[in-house]
Amino acid sequence: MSQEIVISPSILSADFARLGEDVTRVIAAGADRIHFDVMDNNYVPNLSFGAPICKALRDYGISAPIDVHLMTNEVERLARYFKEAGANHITFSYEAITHTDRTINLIKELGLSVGIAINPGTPVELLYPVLEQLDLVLIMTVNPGFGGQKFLPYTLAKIEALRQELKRQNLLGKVEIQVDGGVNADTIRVLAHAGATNFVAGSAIFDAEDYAQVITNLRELAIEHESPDYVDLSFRGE
Ligand SMILES: O=C(CO)[C@@H](O)[C@H](O)COP(=O)(O)O
Repeated sequence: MSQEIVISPSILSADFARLGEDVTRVIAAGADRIHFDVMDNNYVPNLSFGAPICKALRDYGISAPIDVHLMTNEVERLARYFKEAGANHITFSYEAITHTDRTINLIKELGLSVGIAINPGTPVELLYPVLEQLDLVLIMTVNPGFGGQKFLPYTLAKIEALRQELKRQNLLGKVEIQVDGGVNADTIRVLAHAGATNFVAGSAIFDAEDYAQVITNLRELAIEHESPDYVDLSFRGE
């Protein structure tokens, strides 16, 4: 295994009444990053939370990397608020913005790493011109807006195509492939085999009694089924 596997619990499924405790527990259980699903009831038909929750978790003492997916319009303003609140990374939804290149640069100028998410029905080829500028591509494996949905298998072809294109552009291992939606012990095998290395999971982790057992199992399955393309990245000469 040469590509790091990243498990990113989505706090959308956490216990909001005890968020600090719940996030502390999930980090102690082995989570690599904390994933924020930010929904504005405009771009997606649901409302979740904003930057004050990020600041509250930092004030509570959470130091793990915070990875924010803005399922929102007004990306530029919200990216600034999340930077001030202590976030490390912003992913914006391709379909929510007009000027892809400008938005990427704005987030980078804030000193944050940057990703773009695409919905299940959006062709991944649209991202090929800007892959080199990105730290991460998020392939949504459900329609955004709600936790607990069923994984859409047709998204696998997009993950595979992206992995191959990253390899072609000599970016494999530099741009992470993240997946979100219906990730669990049944689906992670095919997702890893297709090329995903960063797994967002909400209900599979937070609905379980034993977070450590779920996270360890997900990580082991992802390593076991990792795409052979990652096994030796020495072709890059690094
Ligand atoms: O982001 C979304 C939907 O927009 C969710 O997919 C959650 O991030 C993960 O939920 P589970 O499917 O893992 O419960």
